[in-house]
Parts: sequence; C-alpha cells; structure tokens
Amino acid sequence: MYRVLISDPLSEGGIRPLLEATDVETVVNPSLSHEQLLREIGTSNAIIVRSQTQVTRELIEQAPELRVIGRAGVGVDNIDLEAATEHGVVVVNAPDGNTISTAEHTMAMLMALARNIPQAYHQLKQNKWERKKFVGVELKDKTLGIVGFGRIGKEVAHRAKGHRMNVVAYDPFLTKEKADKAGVNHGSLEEVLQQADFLTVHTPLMDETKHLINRDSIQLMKTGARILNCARGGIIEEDALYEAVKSGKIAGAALDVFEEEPAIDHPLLSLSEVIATPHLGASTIEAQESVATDISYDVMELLRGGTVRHPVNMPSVSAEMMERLSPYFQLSEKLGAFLSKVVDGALERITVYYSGELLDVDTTPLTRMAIKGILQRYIGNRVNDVNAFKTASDKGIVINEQKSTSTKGFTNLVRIEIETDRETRSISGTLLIGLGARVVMLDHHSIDVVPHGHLIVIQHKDQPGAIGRVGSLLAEYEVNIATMQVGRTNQGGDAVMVLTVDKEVEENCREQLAGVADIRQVQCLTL
Ligand SMILES: NC(=O)C1=CN([C@@H]2O[C@H](COP(=O)(O)OP(=O)(O)OC[C@H]3O[C@@H](n4cnc5c(N)ncnc54)[C@H](O)[C@@H]3O)[C@@H](O)[C@H]2O)C=CC1
Ligand SMILES: O=C(O)CCC(=O)C(=O)O
Repeated sequence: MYRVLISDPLSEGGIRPLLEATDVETVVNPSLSHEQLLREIGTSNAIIVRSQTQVTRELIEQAPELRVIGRAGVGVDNIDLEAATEHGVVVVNAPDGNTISTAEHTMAMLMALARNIPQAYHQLKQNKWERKKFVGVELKDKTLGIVGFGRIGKEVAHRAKGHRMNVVAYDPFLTKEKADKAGVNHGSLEEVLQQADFLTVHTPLMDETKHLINRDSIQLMKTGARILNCARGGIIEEDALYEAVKSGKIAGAALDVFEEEPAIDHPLLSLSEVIATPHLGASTIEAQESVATDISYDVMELLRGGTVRHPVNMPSVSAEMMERLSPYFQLSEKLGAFLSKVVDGALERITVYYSGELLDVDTTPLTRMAIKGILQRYIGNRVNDVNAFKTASDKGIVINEQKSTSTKGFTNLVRIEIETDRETRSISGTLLIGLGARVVMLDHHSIDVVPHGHLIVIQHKDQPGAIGRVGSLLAEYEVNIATMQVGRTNQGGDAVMVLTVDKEVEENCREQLAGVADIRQVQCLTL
C-alpha cells in the first residue's frame, strides 16, 4: 500500500483517481502545522503540493520512505530539487494543465492595468464617480515585450496579437525562425526591454532569472512603460520596481506573484499604479482539475514503477524513445549488478559501451540504470535512477559512455567496464527478441547466461575434471545446478564457469569450491 500526502488544496475531482486506487492510502490535509507536516511526511511515499508547501531539505531528510514529490502546477521553486535528487526522490510536475488559465489571467491583468479597472472599481465602491482620473491607454499598436517564450509566453503572445498588439519576445531557445512561425518579433533581452510598452515575464524563477528585471534593465525601458509579472516573485526586483513606479519611469505594474507570499503590507501594494492579485494565475476550476488529475496519475504511475511525462529532476524521455529503450533498462541494471558483485577493489571508472541498435539513440537512461545496478551493491536502495549520476560523481567515480561499432555479431550489445584500484573487469550483454536479457561475455570469455537468480562464477584453469569436481561438491551441499556455461580463451588456459543454481550457496560450500585444484576464485551472487 502506498501512502500519498496532499498538503495543499487540490481539486477534489482531480484527485479522484488517487482516492479510488485500492493500492493507495491518500491523506489530504492542507492545513498542517510545520511539526505535523514533518510527522506526516515521515511515513509517506509521495507528497503532492501546489505552491504553498515548501518542500525543504529538512522535510525531505525526515522522509525515509519518500519516493515522489508531485507538483500540481508548473513552478518547482518551492521544492529543494538538489535535496530531492540527492535522496533519490523523483520530482514531477504537471505543466500543461494551467497554461491557458495563466495566459488568460495575464491578459486580464494587462487589460485591467491599461484601463485602471481595479482602481476605478475601488473608487466606485466607495461611492466616488471619478472619470478623469482613470483615463487609460489602448492596447492596439502597442508593443508587448515577452520575456520567456514557453507555454504561457506563447499563449499570451497569441492573445495579444488578437488585440492587434506588436509582440517582441526573448527566450534563450527562441530562434528567429521559431519567432517568425509564431508571428512575433525576435529580440535580445535588451531589445525587448527597449521596445516594450508593456513588459510581461514568463520564465521560471531560478538562479539565472532571479532579478532578471532589475534597476539597470528598467533603465533601458521607455518612460511610461508598464510591467506585468504573472510568473514568479523575484524575477523582477521589487525594490527597483517600487522606485521606478514612484519616480514615474514605470507608469504601472500588475503583479500576481511576490518574492514572499502571502504578500501582506507589501510596499508595492501601497502604490495606486500597482494592481495585484494573490497568486491567482492558475486558480480556475478547469486548471485545478486538470493539474490535479495529471499529477495524481503520474504520482501513482511512479509509485507503481512506471514512467512519467514530466519528471523535473531527471531528463524526460519522449514516449517513442521510452518504447525503444525500456526493454534495455533491466539488461543494463542486471549487467551492472552482475559485474559489481565480481569486481574487486575501490571503484574508479565506469565505462558503458553501446553498439548495434543502440548506436543512434540517447543511451543516458541506460547508463543511469547500469550505474544504479553497480552502486546498489555498495549503498543498497539509497541509489536509484534519479540520483545515480550524482551519487557516482559524489563518490569520485568517473562515468563514461561510448558508442562502439563492435557488435560481436549481436543486433544490440551493452558492455560495461569497471576499473578499480586493483583490476579492470567487463561484462557484455544483449537483448534477445522473445528471450530477454543474456550475458554473452565476462571479461574476454564468451558465455550465455540469463542474469537472474543465484549464480556461481568460478575462475579456473581449463583442465579435465574441473567441472566434475564442482558438480560433486555442489551435490554434497544439495545445491542443484540449473544451467552451466564454460568459457575459455584457449585449451588449457584461463577459463570461467558460470552456474545457475536453485538456492543460495552457503559460505562453507563456496570456501570448499575455492579450495578445489585449478580453481582460482569462486564468487556467489544473487541477481
Ligand atoms: N501565476 C501563476 O499562478 C502561475 C505561474 N507560473 C509560472 O510561469 C512560469 C512559466 O510557465 P510555463 O510557460 O508553463 O513554463 P515553460 O517552461 O513552458 O516556459 C518557460 C520559458 O522561460 C524560458 N527562460 C528560461 N530562462 C530564461 C531567461 N533567462 N530569459 C528568458 N527566458 C527564459 C525558457 O526557455 C522557457 O521557454 C513557471 O515557471 C511558473 O513559475 C506558471 C503557472 C501558474
Ligand atoms: O498552485 C497554484 O495555484 C500556483 C500555480 C503556479 O504558480 C504554478 O503552476 O507554477
């Protein structure tokens, strides 16, 4: 049974899949104190939040069972991604469901800002019929500068064009060609700032975007321009905006978000030119139902061992690529686990080679599984596919990935090589259609072994009688041999025997096997 904690208000309809799942216990409590939250997360396998709950390192460290943090929305700046990754916790968001609502909210703010609607409404409610004071500006033929041309930025552009505005956008991923296709002008950040009558930001809040719009950038803007922020507080430097509005450089601002929320008694709110909403961009029935449904499905999918569409702290793989790669996940992990259990010494370097069908695909997810398989021997399930690379690099292990044209006659081949301070060993495996994973080489010996169950790997000298002696000894310990493979380089030379047996081999038995003439090393492993 999985335990999922929902600590922010989420649409009831949206979380129905979770409430109805027979393998999930869902705890919904959006008003937990900090102490209660620490206690509740301690036994949860997943937590789902919006923007209120701060998923801090402290919280993550209190949650030994936590596997997933689900964000019902886009921004993940309230989640300590580094701590989540370090602890192998997958962070997943639901970025599609609130795009339209946030773009529509931005347009509502744009129009309200241009026509002073909140201010005029406020006066009228106080029985003051003021008309002269609230003369606005038209949007038609004005330039809307958009910083951040992702999902929301694009939807805002589309709507602004409906108002016959000129749109100029800046985004590091926006090329002139893409801008032409979207019917907007492409500019540098400086150009967007210089040309905008209205400037709206739609980037995530990250180190690179913190105070992206600051005193210096505001100086580049036209006097009398207006600024909107329906993305995140902190993208615009609040003190600089305050001064710019106060001085008349900026004619007005519309803010849905603040550096610190809830924003109560905020200096910007004291300015009549500043209109504001309390982080309502995504607050529509449709958006809330949509993000809650998306995140409920993805959290359940992850807990059940599946894959998700929008992982935040691991690279997302397209559905098509996932279909091609997923059969190799187990092969890579098992090869890694196998090799880690026979290699001796402190790990220094892991190199994974791919060939055949795997030559032209991004094999990073397979390397991640291989590393996970290897490191599990040393740190158990503290390593997983989220933190595999980070864990390896924290331990000073160098990871290499290489494509190779050497297929050894197989349609696909994964070869892992581990270098330690004592030796270098390698294993190769392939995926046989309809038959599954096979180990086809251990070091330079050809074998054919299913990487599963209890295995005995014996390094020996190729001499008559070696196999018989091993068989007799195992029989004495009532260990039944299921399969046996022998690989050798040349007659009378080094050889390897890999046996699959029906039960775990006792240490006594292993020691006696190791004492048999011509046997150099015996290793027992379970995969
Ligand atoms: N007010 C609200 O309730 C809501 C706010 N948001 C905020 O809006 C943000 C944007 O959401 P989406 O459009 O869905 O995200 P998105 O990921 O589709 O788009 C963000 C864009 O910002 C661009 N970007 C990143 N760094 C940049 C930089 N230095 N300069 C210019 N562009 C940069 C990215 O390349 C990307 O194209 C979210 O990160 C979230 O913080 C999202 C939903 C609701
Ligand atoms: O959950 C909310 O209402 C906030 C939405 C938001 O800011 C986001 O999705 O980034």
